Amino acid sequence: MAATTLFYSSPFPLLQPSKPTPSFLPIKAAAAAASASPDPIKSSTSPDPSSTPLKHRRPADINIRDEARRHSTHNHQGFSAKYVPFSPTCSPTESYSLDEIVYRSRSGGLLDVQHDMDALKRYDGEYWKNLFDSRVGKTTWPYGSGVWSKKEWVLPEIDSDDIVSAFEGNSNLFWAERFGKQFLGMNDLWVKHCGISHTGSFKDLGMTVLVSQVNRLRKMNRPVVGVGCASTGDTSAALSAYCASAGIPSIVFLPANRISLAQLVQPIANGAFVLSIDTDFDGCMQLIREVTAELPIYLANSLNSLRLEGQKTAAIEILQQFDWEVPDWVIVPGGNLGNIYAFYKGFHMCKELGLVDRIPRLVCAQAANANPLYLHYKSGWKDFKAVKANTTFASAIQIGDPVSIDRAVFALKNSNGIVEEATEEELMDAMAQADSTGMFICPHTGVALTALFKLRNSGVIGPTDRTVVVSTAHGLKFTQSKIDYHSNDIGDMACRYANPPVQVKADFGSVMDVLKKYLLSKDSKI
Ligand SMILES: Cc1ncc(COP(=O)(O)O)c(C=O)c1O
Ligand SMILES: N[C@@H](CCOP(=O)(O)O)C(=O)O
Repeated sequence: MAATTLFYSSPFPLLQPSKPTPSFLPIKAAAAAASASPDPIKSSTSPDPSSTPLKHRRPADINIRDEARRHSTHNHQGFSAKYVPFSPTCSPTESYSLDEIVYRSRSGGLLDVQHDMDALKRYDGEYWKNLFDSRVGKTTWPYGSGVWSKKEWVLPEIDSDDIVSAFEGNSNLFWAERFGKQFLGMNDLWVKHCGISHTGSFKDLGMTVLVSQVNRLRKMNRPVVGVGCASTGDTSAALSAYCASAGIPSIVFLPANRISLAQLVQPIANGAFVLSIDTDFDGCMQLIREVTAELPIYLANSLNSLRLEGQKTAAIEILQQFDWEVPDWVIVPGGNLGNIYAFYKGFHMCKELGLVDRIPRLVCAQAANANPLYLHYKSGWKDFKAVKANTTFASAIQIGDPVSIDRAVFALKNSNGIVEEATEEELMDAMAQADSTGMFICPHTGVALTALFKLRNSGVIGPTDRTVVVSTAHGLKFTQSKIDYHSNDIGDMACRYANPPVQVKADFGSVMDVLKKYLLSKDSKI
């Protein structure tokens, strides 16, 4: 036991007592201290094999949360964040602690989480890159999560002990080699698979933050009996999973018969209180807003700006995965419109804090059947009107009155952004084409790929432009749409890329006949 303790190396190099925490020192003294002592990040990433003691497993009676607790100094290194009104123009004077239960500003507008940027700027871009890079792929609590590996930029003041995490994030940035070359003449096309995640969508990134904060509030005896959301499927799945993991009641409002079975079963299985309501998503959203104003139920939709703090880490992760090189374009499917702003915020923070020198151009892609942002963009941003969203295979973005419209417009205007739309046939064809090259994407990603097709065809996106398409959910949540398409069972749709199974009699001759025909169509040498 003594030997284990002796050689047991801490996963928290930045909290080693031998090096004073720089935030306790004036900036110059901190810089001097940093240069006088060995760089904790460098020494942890490039160890000298002759001088590094052998690592031993942590003692068996200690888990990763205990370990974090043992090393916790309850010190936020001077970093902090608060709610301020989301106001693109003026510098806000109104603000709220993140420990308050508040979703709207005094004037009824959106809120934003504002970080103390001066405190974060005490460290340069290299420091942050090294810190974030040093945490990737580990099981250290909570930094093994792609969200909490950026904790200082997300919720700096939360105790690691209060965090509810499934080690979300760190999702695959997939090089779409064949799809790019075959269908678009592109060689630098990437798909950020945010849907390959704990509950199968990007919502996990935001929900770990929101539920962690709720966990903290409940420990502080704040009046939060449960957490609730309106959902087209993915938010409710993430909410119920994270709440179940922390033992917090969750309540979800779902539009009846408008979400996939795979999505519906998630909150049911995770023990949420599920209300199936005879209205659309916008109707559910209205109801949950009214209910959370009356009952001690904490609102988990992206109207709550905490969610976006987690979601923005996907943008930081993209830069990190490109070794801090900036792509030219990032295309995001949009519905309630929180995510497009989250991406903007992540990229913008990286620029402001000196990790990169520019941000990519953003494209928001909507289904033509639920396109209020697209119409607003086409009007020259003049006149926003909510629409009645029609049925779409991209059911998770069937939203006509997006709560984050102001955030989305801000993000697009400030990134020289573009809005595109996809018809049902376009999005289903794009999904089938992507699947035919080895992906298995959701219809919302089909919407984003349609936007890419359109912008490539018009020459706006060039063949060598480094482009990232954000895939927001796992294709396995939307298998019915694929079954309908490949069965050629969608009225008025040609289903040009359908690949239905061939019915064949159970005898050798029949099987040989169809196989020969198939092989001949593939290879003229047979
Ligand atoms: C799979 C999927 N893609 C895209 C979106 C759109 O994200 P946002 O509402 O943040 O625009 C959602 C939810 O709205 C979703 O569930
Ligand atoms: N697609 C969403 C719709 C609600 O979006 P949110 O980000 O505001 O929670 C869902 O899956 O419910």
